[in-house]
Amino acid sequence: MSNTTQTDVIIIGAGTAGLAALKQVQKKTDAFLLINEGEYGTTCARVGCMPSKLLIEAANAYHRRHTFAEFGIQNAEQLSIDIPAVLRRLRHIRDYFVSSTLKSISQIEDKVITGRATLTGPNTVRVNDDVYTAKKIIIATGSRPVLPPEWEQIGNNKILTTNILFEQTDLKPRIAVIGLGAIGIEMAQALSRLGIEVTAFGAESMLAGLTDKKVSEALHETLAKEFTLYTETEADLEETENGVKVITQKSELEVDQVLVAVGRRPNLDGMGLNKLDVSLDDKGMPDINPNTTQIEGSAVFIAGDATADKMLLHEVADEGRIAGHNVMSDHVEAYCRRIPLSIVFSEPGCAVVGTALQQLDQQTIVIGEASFTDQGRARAAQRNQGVMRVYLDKSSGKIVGAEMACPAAEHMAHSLALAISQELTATEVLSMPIYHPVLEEGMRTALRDANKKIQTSHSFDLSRCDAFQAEALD
Ligand SMILES: Cc1cc2nc3c(=O)[nH]c(=O)nc-3n(C[C@H](O)[C@H](O)[C@H](O)COP(=O)(O)OP(=O)(O)OC[C@H]3O[C@@H](n4cnc5c(N)ncnc54)[C@H](O)[C@@H]3O)c2cc1C
Ligand SMILES: NC(=O)c1ccc[n+]([C@@H]2O[C@H](COP(=O)([O-])OP(=O)(O)OC[C@H]3O[C@@H](n4cnc5c(N)ncnc54)[C@H](O)[C@@H]3O)[C@@H](O)[C@H]2O)c1
Repeated sequence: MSNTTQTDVIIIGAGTAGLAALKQVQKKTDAFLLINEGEYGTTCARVGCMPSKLLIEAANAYHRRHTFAEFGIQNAEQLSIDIPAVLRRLRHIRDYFVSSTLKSISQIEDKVITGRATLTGPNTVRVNDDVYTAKKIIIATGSRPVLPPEWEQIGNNKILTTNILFEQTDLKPRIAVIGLGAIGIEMAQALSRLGIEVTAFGAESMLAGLTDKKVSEALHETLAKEFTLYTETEADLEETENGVKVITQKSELEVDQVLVAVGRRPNLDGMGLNKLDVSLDDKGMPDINPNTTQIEGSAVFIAGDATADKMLLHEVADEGRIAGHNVMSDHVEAYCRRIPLSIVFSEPGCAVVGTALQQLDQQTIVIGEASFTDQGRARAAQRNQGVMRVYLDKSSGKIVGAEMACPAAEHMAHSLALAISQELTATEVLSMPIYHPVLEEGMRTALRDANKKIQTSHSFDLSRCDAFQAEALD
């Protein structure tokens, strides 16, 4: 016989979104339950942001040896890499990160239920044989890597996703990466920099979620110097005796292992959304208000990757906070979301900030561009590659967006996000100090270039200084 327990709030999913919601709920009530299936510790810390960055840092450190001879540092060719040791360090630090996320769970053990939750009605949830009712429910069940069923049949550890990549004790010498979105680009470059022979395939023309062709092409050009990559090339897989055959329209290639990075799917299948009295689209998704996180017309809120929108840590955390706040409020409040910002941790780094080029009406903007191939500070560090493009609203001069594949993209994208959120014009940003020699001088070049295309007055102020046209000074 099943037990029925009543509470105020049920949170399904103990990832970043669920934990962010929990913090808000705990401020107001003790009458809550947190239900989680599978491992605790969050996707971010366990198999996502953190372990991927640990792999990238090790790979970049080893790759740096290619610059040594030019700096005058000798015997770089004698360096070697111990991949099992790289993976051991990764897991050691990863486990530390995971432990920090487990603290919030350990403090509320009596309110945590382990098991798969399914909605059985607008206010009821079933876990195993037990039924729980709540005034409000937050679904924060995250997402999982897409893995076509035919590929799932390929055994012997030949098919990897990021769910198991970081658990490997060693890696094989030839790896194909399928998918050139954020995960594909970050991992293909990292694996290649660890000395693995990487061949990467992407179905689309653009890389890393960029929408500006010129920026994507600049990234492609630099990555192609490190590993083989094919865009607009859909790949299929077939198991062979010793490995996996990657089949495209034009070629076949045998590799030892394949990392599949063809997207992530929200964990909503079997969730029972059809038990809510709301309409679902052809993908089974309800209408979720991004400013409230509420499924319109219900007592259910969805936060995090489960929304299938903006699968990025800071957005996921915001959605959790909004959901947590709203389930505890008398009135559901709509929150203004942050300026869009996404960063891919390749070298050169990529970022899309504000409105992506693809979403802008080209008639209403001007584009400023700066190449980093001859930027002074970048050159000093042997990091002189890539491009930044900034988009200004033609009539107001305000910065509306930027895309870049260039050194220090992760930092400059944050400066531009600040400028966009403050609705600054390029002129206003150019009136602020930029030190010398810094990589931001490249950003200044892009802003000056854009501004030149809209300024009509010739009166002088310091925001209008010209470039010296000399590498050492710009
Ligand atoms: C390799 C990789 C690298 C990434 N790098 C970055 C990065 O650098 N920067 C960035 O911003 N973002 C990055 N992300 C994205 C970021 O990690 C995710 O957006 C975020 O972790 C999602 O958090 P979440 O709370 O929505 O889901 P999760 O943390 O996955 O939590 C969902 C929880 O719900 C549980 N669950 C699922 N179904 C049920 C059910 N029916 N009942 C009960 N429990 C259930 C799951 O088991 C899980 O514990 C990366 C992701 C990956 C995979
Ligand atoms: N640095 C970061 O912020 C970061 C890092 C990793 C992941 N993430 C998050 O995780 C999400 C998922 O990342 P992702 O890279 O897996 O997904 P994605 O959807 O961004 O990219 C997957 C790519 O695979 C391609 N593809 C699909 N099938 C293919 C096939 N058969 N052959 C070749 N290409 C194929 C798709 O066209 C697509 O471009 C991202 O959108 C992002 O939100 C963020």
